[in-house]
Amino acid sequence: MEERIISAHLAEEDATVEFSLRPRYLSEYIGQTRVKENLKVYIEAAKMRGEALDHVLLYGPPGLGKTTLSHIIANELGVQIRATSGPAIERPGDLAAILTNLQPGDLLFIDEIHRLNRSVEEVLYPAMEDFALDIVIGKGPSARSVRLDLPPFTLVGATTRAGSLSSPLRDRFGVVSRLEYYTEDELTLIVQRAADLLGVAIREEGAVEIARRARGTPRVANRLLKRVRDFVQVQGDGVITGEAARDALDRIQVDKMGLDQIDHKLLLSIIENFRGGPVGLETIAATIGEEAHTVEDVYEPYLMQIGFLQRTPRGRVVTPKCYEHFGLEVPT
Ligand SMILES: Nc1ncnc2c1ncn2[C@@H]1O[C@H](COP(=O)(O)OP(=O)(O)OP(=O)(O)O)[C@@H](O)[C@H]1O
Ligand SMILES: [Mg+2]
Repeated sequence: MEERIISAHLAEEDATVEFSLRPRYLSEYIGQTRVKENLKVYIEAAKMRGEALDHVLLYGPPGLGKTTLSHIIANELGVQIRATSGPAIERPGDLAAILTNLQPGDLLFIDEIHRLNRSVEEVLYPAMEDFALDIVIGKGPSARSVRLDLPPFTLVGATTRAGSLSSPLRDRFGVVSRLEYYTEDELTLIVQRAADLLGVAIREEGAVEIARRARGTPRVANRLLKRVRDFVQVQGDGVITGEAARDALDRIQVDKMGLDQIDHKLLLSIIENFRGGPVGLETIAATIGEEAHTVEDVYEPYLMQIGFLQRTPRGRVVTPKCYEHFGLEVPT
């Protein structure tokens, strides 16, 4: 897939900067108010009782702050975090090794938890429920199962696809939190905070302009901020004003709604070739030269979120709002 500036997925160049921009405590974590307030209560209650926090499942689109939040939970609890991911744990033994190395109260973060394989998942069930590990010793008729006690710990799982989680796994999380796209005001604060940390001067209108085009996603906001910073440092006076932000974002072809050239191609092809739809997913994928599942997971969620595209039983349909965005007449 071509690297898109507005992609919510973590790109290699984001990694170091993201680390430095990552809020460390709940008080610095902007937005997601309900999730944050509930977590605050659960964390405090667990600390008062001197117990491990209940297992937490965080789900929602990429780049909204799941990894960030898991580190914050560990910081707030004052415990160590051990981070891994579904695909990284290949065999039950790998998970057993991680679990037996935990200290009491530790937080185990499993990113992309929907990608754990079955045999590994089965080790996780008794670990989550009873803090126990069932190990089979020997083979054949003499084989027997031995139960090992584990220290109490908190599992934090993150996934972009809660629907792909098996229900026995999902049911073992005491706290299930869905992260939402951020509002423009929240993203404005995120941009201002990031600019501050990066040492870039920014006017409020500059921050608003970036926030507006960031697709509700902090990762995108931070990336746009870095690109705009390049333009103002090389071609401007180093200050991100509203106008400077607008110019830079126009130059990198991210429009007022945060859409790039590929979004344009996708939407305009439905309008021009299919009179606005309905049109099948496979057909759309073919017109922009992408896999159907990529279109579904990467391109469509935001277009639906802003009400430009709808999924109907007969196919995808472009909305009047989308026609208006392109200054086109809505067909009758
Ligand atoms: N609430 C927030 N306040 C401020 N900055 C945030 C917030 N949430 C996320 N960020 C910023 O966005 C970046 C991306 O967040 P994070 O890596 O936690 O996303 P994610 O949901 O784990 O994404 P993925 O699904 O790709 O793993 C962070 O490094 C941080 O700089
Ligand atoms: Mg993450």
